[in-house]
Amino acid sequence: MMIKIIVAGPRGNMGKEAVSMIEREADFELSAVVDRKYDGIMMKEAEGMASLQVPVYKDIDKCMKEVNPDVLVDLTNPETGKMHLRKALEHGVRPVVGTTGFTDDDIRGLTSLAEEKQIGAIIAPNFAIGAILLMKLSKMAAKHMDDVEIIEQHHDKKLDAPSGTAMKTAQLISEVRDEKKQGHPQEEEAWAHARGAEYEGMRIHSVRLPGKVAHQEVIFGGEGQTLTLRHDSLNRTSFMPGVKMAVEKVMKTTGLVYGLDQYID
Ligand SMILES: NC(=O)c1ccc[n+]([C@@H]2O[C@H](COP(=O)([O-])OP(=O)(O)OC[C@H]3O[C@@H](n4cnc5c(N)ncnc54)[C@H](O)[C@@H]3O)[C@@H](O)[C@H]2O)c1
Ligand SMILES: O=C(O)C1=N[C@H](C(=O)O)CCC1
Repeated sequence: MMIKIIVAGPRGNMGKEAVSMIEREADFELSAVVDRKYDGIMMKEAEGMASLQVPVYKDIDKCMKEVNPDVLVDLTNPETGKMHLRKALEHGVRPVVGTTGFTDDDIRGLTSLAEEKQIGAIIAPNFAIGAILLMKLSKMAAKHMDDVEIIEQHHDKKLDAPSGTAMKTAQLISEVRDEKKQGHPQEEEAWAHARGAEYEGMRIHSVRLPGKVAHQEVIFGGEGQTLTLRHDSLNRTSFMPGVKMAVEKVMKTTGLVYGLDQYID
């Protein structure tokens, strides 16, 4: 069956890659794109978009009404991604959201909405298979080594911190680790935030530098030993097999799935 897809954010780093991937897949059809600037023209007439005879919409409601897609792939920014996800569920369109910056409360609210609408939805903080493995391996390691710090590194255009991947990693670890304050019980920060963000006692450090793409280290410490797990995305094509998998999975899912870890053994 042909899956009709719309992409929000087609001029972005990720959106461009997603458009190319969808064009290459025989079972995927790019039905339209949603962009905040160009409206009512074809992609090939818009600057910074692929040369395709595919309509551009500014208004996502109008787009979903007129095009009636199966799936929305959202690769925008935190505020827009949350709004698009809600709107997709309202229209009966299955969202695959790679956009990051979702809080625990956001996820809870959207889980209820997807349940109420009885429709599939996926929020994937990281589409790269290696990063998904890193998250799963971190959960496994945390069963045996419960002192852990996460260092995530991204390009300096990133809006959200900590990264969605770091948040999901900490949440997966917390499923097998009791809350525990780490470091010296009397430690003090002479400079604010020196010890990073805190989630159930784990510490999370966010680096933002030009030249970076997406990188994460999870460091475990034990008596006389450390274990470091690391993943690097060196370009945005690294995310595309995961986007493809998410589109296929969301078609067979009911309710919201947060993270692609549950699809990988
Ligand atoms: N899940 C993953 O594996 C993964 C990988 C990379 C990036 N991301 C996330 O994906 C998102 C996009 O990343 P990027 O590097 O492509 O960013 P980007 O800034 O290059 O692209 C974002 C695009 O969204 C567009 N946009 C903003 N508001 C819009 C609106 N209302 N309607 C339509 N388009 C709108 C912008 O014009 C821009 O072209 C970020 O949240 C990032 O954290 C996730
Ligand atoms: O480029 C980004 O922004 C990325 N964000 C994701 C995150 O927040 O975890 C992961 C991949 C790249």
